[in-house]
Amino acid sequence: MTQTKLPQTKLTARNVDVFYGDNKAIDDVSIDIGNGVVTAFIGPSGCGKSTFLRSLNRMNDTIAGARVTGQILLDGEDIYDREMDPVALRARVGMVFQKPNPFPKSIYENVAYGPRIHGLAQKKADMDGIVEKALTRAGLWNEVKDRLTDAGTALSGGQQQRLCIARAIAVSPEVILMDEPCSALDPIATARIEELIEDLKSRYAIVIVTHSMQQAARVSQKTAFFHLGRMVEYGDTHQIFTNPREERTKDYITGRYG
Ligand SMILES: Nc1ncnc2c1ncn2[C@@H]1O[C@H](COP(=O)(O)OP(=O)(O)OP(=O)(O)O)[C@@H](O)[C@H]1O
Repeated sequence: MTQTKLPQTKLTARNVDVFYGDNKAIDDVSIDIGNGVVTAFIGPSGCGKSTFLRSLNRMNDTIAGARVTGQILLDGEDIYDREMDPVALRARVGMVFQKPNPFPKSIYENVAYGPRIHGLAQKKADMDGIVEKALTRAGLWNEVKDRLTDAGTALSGGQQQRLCIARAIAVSPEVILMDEPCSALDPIATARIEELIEDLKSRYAIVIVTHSMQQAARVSQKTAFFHLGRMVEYGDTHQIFTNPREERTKDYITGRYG
């Protein structure tokens, strides 16, 4: 019997505030983020998209003075619980940044690094398999299979970003957070990443911060609109772009402010 698979909630945020010192950058955000879908965070510069994204895998822990209150659950588990190891969490909730940031190591080592520190491979052959699979899934294998010992930094910008995606995938994450992953890329490299996001979405929960409303409309199924630290509206991407409920969302998507 075939069953219809409903998108399940992967991440739940409840009443989340994020502060930098005394400055509140995120104000009372609650959202359920689904598995197997792409969720886009959009909104004007400085509205808190990246700050909120970083709270989903505790990257804000690394910023002095940053403080998160409220609750964020990954499959029902509180990620800010004392028992939660942030390093293990960031393998489960991986991140891809605005500027591709490969390690100053070979292509192979960039991908093998995470699996090695997490003890995912016992033998060289196992590691080779993990590296090949991650690079294949990131759409890069054919371009690099004959030059795995070359430096990751020797690749083009778009290839470097796919390498960073392979690096995130290699540790078998459940969620991939992407903070404006195409902003440093040309249109062709951007299109490759967008195709890749489409290919990856069935296996992961993907959250993407983007300045491009066209990109949000192309790649996401759910969209959250942020303004001045608050999440103003959240819904199906099609609805947000064609029939927003809130005046502020409408003003933003029609380009009244940006
Ligand atoms: N490391 C930090 N220390 C102090 N304040 C910060 C820090 N990072 C961000 N902020 C402040 O938090 C607010 C939200 O910034 P954030 O970068 O999350 O917004 P954003 O919507 O992602 O912006 P952009 O689209 O320009 O990247 C801004 O007022 C910003 O100045």
